[in-house]
Amino acid sequence: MEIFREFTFEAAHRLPNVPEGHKCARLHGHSYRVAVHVSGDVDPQAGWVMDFGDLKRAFEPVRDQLDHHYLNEVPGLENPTSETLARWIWDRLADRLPLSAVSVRETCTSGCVYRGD
Ligand SMILES: Nc1nc2c(c(=O)[nH]1)N=C([C@H](O)[C@H](O)COP(=O)(O)OP(=O)(O)OP(=O)(O)O)CN2
Ligand SMILES: [Zn+2]
Repeated sequence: MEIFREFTFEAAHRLPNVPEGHKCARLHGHSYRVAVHVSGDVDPQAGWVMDFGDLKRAFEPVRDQLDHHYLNEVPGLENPTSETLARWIWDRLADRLPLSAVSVRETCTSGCVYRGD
């Protein structure tokens, strides 16, 4: 079974490696939406894979490093695409949670899903 929890944070970024004239080279911001998915067996006594509260507690220190930050200044996010960010989040949660996917949405219509491969 797979469960997930969604989180939001606000942050600014610019993309340094886009072609000349690309709008995303300019400083701008997003209301990011992140979904952290974990998978495992449903504990027969608890009736759940994991307490959603444990997911929240695991993500909080990661969120603190992102919310209201200029992502380009965060070590490892010098080129803060959704793809880079999804992998960055995965790397900070993988030793604490049985992750199956991390998704990052920059806008209502654009985002990426990383499954650790
Ligand atoms: N594969 C990726 N492509 C783009 C990324 C990314 O992280 N991965 N990021 C951006 C920019 O951050 C941009 O702010 C978001 O792009 P886009 O969805 O094009 O933004 P808009 O909401 O402005 O879309 P419009 O349909 O053009 O209004 C760009 N690409
Ligand atoms: Zn952007």
